[in-house]
Amino acid sequence: MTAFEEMGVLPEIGKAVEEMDWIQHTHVHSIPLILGGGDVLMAAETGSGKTGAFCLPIIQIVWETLKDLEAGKGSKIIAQISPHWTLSFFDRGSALAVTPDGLRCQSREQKEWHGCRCTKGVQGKGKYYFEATVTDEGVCRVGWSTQQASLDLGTDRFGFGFGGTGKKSNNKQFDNYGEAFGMHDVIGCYLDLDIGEIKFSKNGVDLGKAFSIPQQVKSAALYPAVVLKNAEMSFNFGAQPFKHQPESGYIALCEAAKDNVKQNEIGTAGGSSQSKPVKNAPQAIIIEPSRELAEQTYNQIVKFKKHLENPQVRELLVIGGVNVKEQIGALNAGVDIIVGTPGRMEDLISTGHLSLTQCRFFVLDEADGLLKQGYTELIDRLHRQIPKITSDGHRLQMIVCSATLHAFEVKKMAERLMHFPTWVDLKGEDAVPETVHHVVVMVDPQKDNNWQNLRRHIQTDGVHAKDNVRPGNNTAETLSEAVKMLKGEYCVRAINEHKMDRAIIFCRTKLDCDNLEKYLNQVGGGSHSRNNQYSCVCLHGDRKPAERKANLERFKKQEAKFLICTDVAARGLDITGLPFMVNITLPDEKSNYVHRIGRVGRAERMGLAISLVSSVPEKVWYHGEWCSSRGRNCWNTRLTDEGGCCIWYNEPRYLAEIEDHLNVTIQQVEPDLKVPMDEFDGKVTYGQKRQQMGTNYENHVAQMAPAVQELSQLESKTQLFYLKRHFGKMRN
Ligand SMILES: Nc1ncnc2c1ncn2[C@@H]1O[C@H](COP(=O)(O)OP(=O)(O)OP(=O)(O)O)[C@@H](O)[C@H]1O
Repeated sequence: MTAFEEMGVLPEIGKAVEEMDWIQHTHVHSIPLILGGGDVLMAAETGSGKTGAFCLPIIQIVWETLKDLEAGKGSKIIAQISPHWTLSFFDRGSALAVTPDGLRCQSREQKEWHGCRCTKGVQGKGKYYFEATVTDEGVCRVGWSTQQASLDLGTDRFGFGFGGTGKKSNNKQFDNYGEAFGMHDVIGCYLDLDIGEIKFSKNGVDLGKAFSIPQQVKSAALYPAVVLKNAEMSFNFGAQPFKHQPESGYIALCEAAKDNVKQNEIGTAGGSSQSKPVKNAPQAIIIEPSRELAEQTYNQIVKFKKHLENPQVRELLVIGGVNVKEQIGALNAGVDIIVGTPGRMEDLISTGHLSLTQCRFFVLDEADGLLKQGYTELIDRLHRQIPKITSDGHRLQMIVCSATLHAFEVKKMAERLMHFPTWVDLKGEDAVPETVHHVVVMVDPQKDNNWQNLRRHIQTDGVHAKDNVRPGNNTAETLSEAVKMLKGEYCVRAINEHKMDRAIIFCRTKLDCDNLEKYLNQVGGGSHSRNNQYSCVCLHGDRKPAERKANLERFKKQEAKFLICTDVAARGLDITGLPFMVNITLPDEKSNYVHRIGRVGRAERMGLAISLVSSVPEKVWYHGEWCSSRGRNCWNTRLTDEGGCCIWYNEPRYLAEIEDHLNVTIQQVEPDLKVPMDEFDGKVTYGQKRQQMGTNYENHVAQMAPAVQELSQLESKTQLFYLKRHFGKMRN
């Protein structure tokens, strides 16, 4: 049995994971929690394997559900409750969900009505009563119908409904009746089979006769029935004390004599289920903050489900920049798990191509990032549209994860949307993995005069093009320009010093990325040079999706040594064994520091992260929504509070904030960029697993051996002592 199987993972999935050479990670602790049906907030360091921790149990549950459906089985719960009067799990509309106890139903479909009938009905004679309570805003209609009736109660001859707008309906005829009802109102539903009459009460007040039941309908059994539009109702068929006692002569439905009770045929042998799987309604929705990350998670799912067959789990990637027609085609063919970015996902939902009615997992990967990107409302909106109880009676599960989950907005969202979530959090605060060695170097143009006589330097961002910057005048603008030039030099120096042949380099803006790309290619002898020591590719929002994808691939295949990117690639990107990363500028969003440096030191391999920090203020571009071109050909170098598109960037302040947030002092190194290795015993090879780990472990065993031996001796002494006392007493 694999370690993963011990956590409840199916052998087929365990095998796939084993083939990926996965050893058990700390983070798999979330797996049993998710398999157990809970909501989980998963906070763990970068590179610790969060993707697997949520994908594995989801794939498993989705597959098991498909298998049950294929075998014609509904929820396992059904068998337990079928002897009772409950709402049917089978005789119901596809968007209507029923709780496991069968006493509450909900539909989050906003445009269509979805209905449901009870597992049993009454026929012949007798007077019967049940209660229905409105438990959420929305529109509902409740009453009685025969098995022949449409689930849209009251729209044919066989159904008799009383609606929240104060109308009764039968055979599509809607007439005023009683009064309107809504949230918390209790509707009493009366059926008198002796005289063939249906009536209702509201909060115990009799509303008078509603219908006479035609003879041909009366000969069939009548079942309690309900139809909802984005609403929820709970039911009491008499197993609990009624809120309002029925008038005399009427009995609770559950007390009906056996001879008068008829089992609902739908869902029992010989019956047919109306709750067929809906093709474009997946069971799991996983939202990712970037296309690259969505694709990465999608690829992991493909690997994990490799050995799962009969039925096949169908996954779909839903991201922008890709032909939407293909995605719609795939949706229509049937999907089970969707991974995507928020924008395209919502487009497909709002146009009806993607349905949320069968969704049982709602996953927000890099949740704090999604919220910071402004998707709070979109997330709330999607959550509102997903039924909180699945069609087979399970509660919707929400899984939220990130390496930086300790953010105020995440906690607020969890309170708002999640159901008693469990925090899986080993550190209790945002932290950097031990495998990431991170240092800063101060770039000080007042101490380091090199910028004054550079023959060749990086093209700067042009912020100071109109300023009088020149060596010697020492203005803030000159020093700022000097920092930009020096950072190009320091970047090349870092590469040379550490003989980097693979690294991610983060810049603040797309323009900075483009400039660095040009510069590295120039230093390396040109982008087409075969001996280019600094071959590089760019990944940022202005590059076309196909180019982004191709560039990432080239970097992964080591056809390019350096990946230069903006924060679009800060989160989640998993590049096996990446040894180095460089921050040309610190991120202003402190959580992104953790994510950026977390591109190295993943899956227990060591990594080095170097951040260049300007000691003086640096004037930089800041194009907000006020900038009509959002930066393209914008040369408005006035400050933002003067209506311009520049700010003074204060890196030492950002550094202090990051240190404060992480509760650490980040080691500073000299401008020669040499990183002292003694702390790591000189045995570190960045990109490789730590050599000393094994040795440490062996030492640890050797150190512990005497203590363990002593413990074992004490244990056997205690047992002997106990046995002597126990049997000694017995003999006496
Ligand atoms: N149990 C395991 N054994 C070995 N490797 C693993 C295990 N779990 C995950 N990995 C590997 O670790 C790497 C990091 O995993 P993953 O991308 O899920 O990290 P993460 O926690 O989501 O990080 P981030 O916060 O940066 O997104 C991946 O390459 C993955 O294949």
